Amino acid sequence: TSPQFDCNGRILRLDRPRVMGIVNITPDSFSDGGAHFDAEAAIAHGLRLAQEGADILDVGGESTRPGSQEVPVEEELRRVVPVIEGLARNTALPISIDTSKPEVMRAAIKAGAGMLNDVYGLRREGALDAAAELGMPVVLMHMLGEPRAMQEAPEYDDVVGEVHRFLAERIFAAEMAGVARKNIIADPGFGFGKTVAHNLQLLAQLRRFTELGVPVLAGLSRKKTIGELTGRDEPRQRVHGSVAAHLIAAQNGATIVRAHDVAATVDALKVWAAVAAVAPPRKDA
Ligand SMILES: Nc1nc2[nH]c(SCC(=O)O)nc2c(=O)[nH]1
Repeated sequence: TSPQFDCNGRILRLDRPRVMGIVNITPDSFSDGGAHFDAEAAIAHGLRLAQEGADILDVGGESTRPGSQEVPVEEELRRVVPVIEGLARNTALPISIDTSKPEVMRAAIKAGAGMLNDVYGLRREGALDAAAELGMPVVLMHMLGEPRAMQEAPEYDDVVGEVHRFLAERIFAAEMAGVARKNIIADPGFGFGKTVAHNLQLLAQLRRFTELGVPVLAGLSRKKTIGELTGRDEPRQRVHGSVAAHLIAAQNGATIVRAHDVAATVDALKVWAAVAAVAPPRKDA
């Protein structure tokens, strides 16, 4: 029996690798260039990803790209709540909220989201308690430092070992705060304070993170590492490289991949799952 998550009444089954479609509501997306963000466009985009076969939609109102600045909580709420409400009304898919702020977590769940996706691993003030009180599935991700400076000169003695230990500590902290272990997902945080070499090591050894005893999420979609490996400067040109990386992630034990290009990723994982269904049992299983 494979794990499944009850996301505020909407079930996410992890019987095979699942695709988390990305709905970013940030200045570089869905805005008419003005200050206000077009919620309708973001909702339409989410519904298109649902059509493409997404298993869950990840709504984010604060860019956590390298060098990005914090967004005030009122602004983040203004961006994400209407989009979550609109998506919850128009699709039966589970919805996750990509935020580190406890106030945004609470408002998002109230609006119909059913999973917390915190790139900061519940380290913000009040986040652990909010996650425990909300009782929803939560993704704990590794990040080295802060988005503003994390890519300056990331250094590790043993990136896999150090990320593994961080995730083990955050899982422990979450459980101590009252988060049920069955509600926890771990994520090494590709690109969050890592060089290309670090990201390659984390992907090559991704199965190490399944030893944490919780499902593993991998997010490499259109990231700089893919761009550097393929020579594609434009994120929209990184679809093939992203699909390849997410296939490898599935092969190495990831059961959720976070992607912009849902249709391509869904097709690749269908091929992967068909082969996995007939593969001999893993020797380390
Ligand atoms: N769980 C999880 N959440 C994320 N949110 C972003 S935003 C940066 C981008 O998409 O380039 N990345 C990730 C990731 O890798 N894992």
